Amino acid sequence: MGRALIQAITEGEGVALTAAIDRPGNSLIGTDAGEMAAIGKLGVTVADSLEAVKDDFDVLIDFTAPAATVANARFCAEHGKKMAIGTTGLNDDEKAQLAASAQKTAIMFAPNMSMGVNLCFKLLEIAAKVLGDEVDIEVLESHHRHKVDSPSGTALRMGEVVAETLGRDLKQVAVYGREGQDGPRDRNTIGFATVRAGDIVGEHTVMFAADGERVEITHKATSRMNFARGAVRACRWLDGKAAGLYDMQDVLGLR
Ligand SMILES: NC(=O)C1=CN([C@@H]2O[C@H](COP(=O)(O)OP(=O)(O)OC[C@H]3O[C@@H](n4cnc5c(N)ncnc54)[C@H](OP(=O)(O)O)[C@@H]3O)[C@@H](O)[C@H]2O)C=CC1
Ligand SMILES: O=C(O)C1=N[C@H](C(=O)O)C[C@H](O)C1
Repeated sequence: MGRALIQAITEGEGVALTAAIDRPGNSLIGTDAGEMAAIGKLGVTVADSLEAVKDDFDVLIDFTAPAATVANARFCAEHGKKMAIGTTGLNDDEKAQLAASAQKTAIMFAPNMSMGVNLCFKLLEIAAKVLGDEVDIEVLESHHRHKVDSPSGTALRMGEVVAETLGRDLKQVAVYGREGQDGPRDRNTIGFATVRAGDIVGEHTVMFAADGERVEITHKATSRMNFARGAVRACRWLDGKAAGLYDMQDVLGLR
């Protein structure tokens, strides 16, 4: 995502790439961020810490890993920087730490920054309201072989949207994969199925299946630039926002 973000920032209006970081020891430290993203020299050198660039930016876009994101959020809260976070796979404790940082600065945290997926979240609310408890609900997702967390953050949020709409607690009703003699399906459950293969950018389907018919809401990403453009849009939206924890539904006016 780092490369896609650098490209999207340079193409975006009202934003500029002023700093870039990776972890200490990474071979990219000291290289030019534009050359790293294969879009030509930008004059921004990849640094190895936020401390090294703390006077150079207003909003941090963070697509890294949970522990790094939590630490970065603490740094941004202490230094009055805003954040757009796309990292997935955070546990409850890590999410609580982000919420604590968001009491001091504006943080936009979303498992998927594409317009299409955020529209799907709204469509899922409608589908769940209409179809209610009369259907079996399953969430299917596929991603590339490099992805380290599963189910995807997007799949989990889709499950949360449906569960909340139906008054269920996802923690109680989620079933992650099925195997062996596990008996007939309990109508109340929300199932998750995960595929990791090749270079699939990201595909999500929520299935509402009744006897004789089913509704499927599907999103297929074919380029990572949609996520990156969403992050850039969030940066513009964050300008002037008060401290708080926001998501892409706020940015897109879908709340
Ligand atoms: N919200 C959204 O729309 C999207 C979210 N994502 C999520 O974004 C995250 C990143 O995805 P992706 O780009 O594919 O993953 P990558 O593993 O390709 O990139 C993550 C980058 O973060 C760096 N990193 C990890 N830890 C640190 C640290 N402590 N300090 C500085 N840099 C660090 C890694 O460095 P190193 O290589 O040295 O480990 C790597 O360069 C994932 O959680 C993914 O699910 C992805 C796409 C869209
Ligand atoms: O790791 C990825 O690639 C993606 N991760 C996000 C997720 O976990 O939902 C969003 C997108 O599907 C791509």
